[in-house]
Amino acid sequence: MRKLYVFDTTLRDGEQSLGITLNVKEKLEISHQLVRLGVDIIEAGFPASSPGDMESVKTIAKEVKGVIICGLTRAAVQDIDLCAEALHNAEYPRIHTGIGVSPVHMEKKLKLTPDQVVEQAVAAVKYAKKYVSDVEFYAEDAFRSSPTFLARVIENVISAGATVVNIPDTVGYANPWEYGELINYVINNVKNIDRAIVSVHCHNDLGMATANSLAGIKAGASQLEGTINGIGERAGNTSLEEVIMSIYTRRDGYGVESKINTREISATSRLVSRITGVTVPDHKAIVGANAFNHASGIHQDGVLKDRKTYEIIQPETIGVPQNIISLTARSGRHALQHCLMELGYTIEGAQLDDVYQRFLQLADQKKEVFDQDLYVLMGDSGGIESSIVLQSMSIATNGVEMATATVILEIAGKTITDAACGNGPVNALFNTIDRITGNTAILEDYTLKSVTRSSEALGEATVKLRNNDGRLVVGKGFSTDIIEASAKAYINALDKRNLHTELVTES
Ligand SMILES: CC(=O)SCCNC(=O)CCNC(=O)[C@H](O)C(C)(C)COP(=O)(O)OP(=O)(O)OC[C@H]1O[C@@H](n2cnc3c(N)ncnc32)[C@H](O)[C@@H]1OP(=O)(O)O
Ligand SMILES: CC(C)C(=O)C(=O)O
Repeated sequence: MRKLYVFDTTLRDGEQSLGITLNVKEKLEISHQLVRLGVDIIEAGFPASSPGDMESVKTIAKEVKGVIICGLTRAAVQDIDLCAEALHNAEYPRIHTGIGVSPVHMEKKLKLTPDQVVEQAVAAVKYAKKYVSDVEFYAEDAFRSSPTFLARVIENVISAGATVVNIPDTVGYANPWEYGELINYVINNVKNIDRAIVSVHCHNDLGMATANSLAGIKAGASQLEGTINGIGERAGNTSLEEVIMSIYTRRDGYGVESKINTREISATSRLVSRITGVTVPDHKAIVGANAFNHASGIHQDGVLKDRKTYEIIQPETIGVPQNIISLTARSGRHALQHCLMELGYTIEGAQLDDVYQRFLQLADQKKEVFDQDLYVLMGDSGGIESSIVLQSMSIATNGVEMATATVILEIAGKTITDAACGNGPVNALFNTIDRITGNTAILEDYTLKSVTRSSEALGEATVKLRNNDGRLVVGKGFSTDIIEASAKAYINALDKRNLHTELVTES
């Protein structure tokens, strides 16, 4: 197996993302985690860019050991001098210097001829070599350069002492097969290429950074550059975790191995997200919140029978404790039974069918049904048979002062409709129910709370009614609609009151 060196540029190219500026302490914290992750090279910053970045690179060079610490420069002596100064205390220092090699970069940006670019590239590498033995050269915008000119530049910088040659797709323009061909071309057409490590550095403008990096590695590149969570300028850089896990999952396909400890991937991703403030999208490959979450019945049933049906990576491999079965309106009985079993309920057959039907009613109103919802669902099913059924209700409000409720109840098989006003929706609702049921008990207390998380949480309403004989009955109702929960709680209290009356009458 060929060794694949992993070059992390979260702190340099990742930090070029709009909205991210990391201070010394933050960069240091990420660096220590990158060491735990097992990267080979940390590109700590661009020392010439600001005093703050100079300080960061200096501190990382001094405090982070056992890994190559790299700083970026232009092909310019002033940048290289500052970078060398910043890396002074590094155990393994690397200067990463380079220059644009595509026609548009040379003509429009640098205003240099191709010959001048070669000359400046060689001069920069030689100058950096005075400070450190490990010099990486980047041929900026290599993909849009002509392969023959690129080969000429690379050949010259290797002769000047470059130990690593970086072939970036700076603007994310390549297709995977083309990028693979370019790496193959460099490897087969540059004299003395075996004196240097060939590196891939891709951007995600067309969403192909991972594919392009993999194509470059397959074609023979031995260094992978990228960032955690794929952060970076514009659409970002190659997500290191995606390439690492592609190689891990399809080991036979690439013929390389890295020293990355995949179990640190999740922790690293979370740390970078927390510190940079850049949220990882839920559907992001490998590190997204949904990456190991099964949400539909057929998948859940498959995974419960054998994880391999729908899982190509075990979550433990990247440091996520376990996969997740999320209950939704698309879940089936197997998933519901499994989640209830995890909570200690063993149900099957008709009882499972019954709970499942009620579960679906709830799930249709919510994006996700949580454990707390299940407790409520199970608690509800053990309750008393209701003699009063809420068939429908509607509330009309007029400002904050006035509301009218129209309620349809079924009592002992008879449907009764009525309406009443109140000083708010709940008051109007309770007044209407009183009119229909002839209730005379006094409402002593009414509370409402959320019993599950998320914005569409289940509301729990509690109603306390004081009977004429002084007895107190407590009713509870649950619903994602708090007015409905209130009606259910009121009816539940009336039901209990009636039941008690019957018991008393019987005795
Ligand atoms: C593809 C990449 O990610 S490259 C890295 C991008 N990172 C950064 O830009 C880091 C942050 N940058 C900075 O702090 C500043 O831009 C600095 C300190 C580097 C330079 O600032 P300034 O001196 O004010 O120059 P400015 O950024 O406006 O322009 C860049 C200059 O460098 C030149 N230049 C650009 N790249 C290179 C290079 N690789 N080698 C030599 N010269 C270069 C440009 O042609 C331009 O030169 P000019 O002034 O003669 O026209
Ligand atoms: C500076 C180089 C390596 C770069 O970031 C790019 O070309 O994208």
